[in-house]
Amino acid sequence: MTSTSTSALPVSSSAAVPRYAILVAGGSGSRMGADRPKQFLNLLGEPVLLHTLRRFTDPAVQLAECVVVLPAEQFATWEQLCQQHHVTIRHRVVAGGETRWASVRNGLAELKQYPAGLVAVHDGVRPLVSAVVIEQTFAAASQHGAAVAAVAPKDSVRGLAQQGSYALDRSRLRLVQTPQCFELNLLRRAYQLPELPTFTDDASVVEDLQPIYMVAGDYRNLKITTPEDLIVAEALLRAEQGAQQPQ
Ligand SMILES: Nc1ccn([C@@H]2O[C@H](COP(=O)(O)OP(=O)(O)OP(=O)(O)O)[C@@H](O)[C@H]2O)c(=O)n1
Ligand SMILES: C[C@](O)(CO)[C@H](O)COP(=O)(O)O
Repeated sequence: MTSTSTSALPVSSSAAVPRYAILVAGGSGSRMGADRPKQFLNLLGEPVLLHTLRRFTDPAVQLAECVVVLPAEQFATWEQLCQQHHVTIRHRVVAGGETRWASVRNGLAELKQYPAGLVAVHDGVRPLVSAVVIEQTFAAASQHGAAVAAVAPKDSVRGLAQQGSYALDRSRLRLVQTPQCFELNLLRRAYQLPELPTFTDDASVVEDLQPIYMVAGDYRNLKITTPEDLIVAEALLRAEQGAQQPQ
């Protein structure tokens, strides 16, 4: 199913290359253990996914098209939430697949009418992504073909061995976030290859075709995965809203 609501996305003529986004929200949220998928949980009065949609469809991002991937059985839930929250942001809704990889592939198919451009893949459950991170990741993809947001680990990191464990050099490691931005046709080629069990994100799907450039992510750009993430996200959002109030 494809659904679109009324108002047009604000595409600026200054965007030299058209930009698209695929917001993947096709998961079930098993680690959250809630009564519904975590993308629909309430975060300061609005569903997590609505926060994410608002960030990506902000006029500053200059998106030409936004695709939201959902579990097929949740279309009605999302439609009802959009009505309840008076959402008029134009977006397409498509059914996800068994895995994140399959959901992204379905999202990409929804962009088939576009010959070229840049596409961001973003987790629907990263509602705190900033305009700066989105912009810098798109800009780096425009220059390098493939770019992902990432942050340095703050903790010490150990690898697991058959017996015990061993220290890893964390200065050589990065924690990868989304957005992950790509030239549209590069991402298409990568998603024509067979799915591997090692794919955890889009960079791992693309990296055999193109080196992945890393952009400074943001520790606030957390992925809502387990219940404490929601508490942290709420605190971060309150701080953001407080900072926007006039003194
Ligand atoms: N078949 C799937 C699986 C995941 N995702 C999306 O990919 C993002 C990252 O996945 P994750 O945090 O693992 O979400 P879930 O799969 O929902 O959670 P869990 O692994 O705890 O079940 C989420 O926005 C999720 O909705 C998706 O679109 N389709
Ligand atoms: C795509 C991702 O958010 C990058 O950190 C992550 O790989 C998703 O992993 P998950 O196992 O689906 O939560």
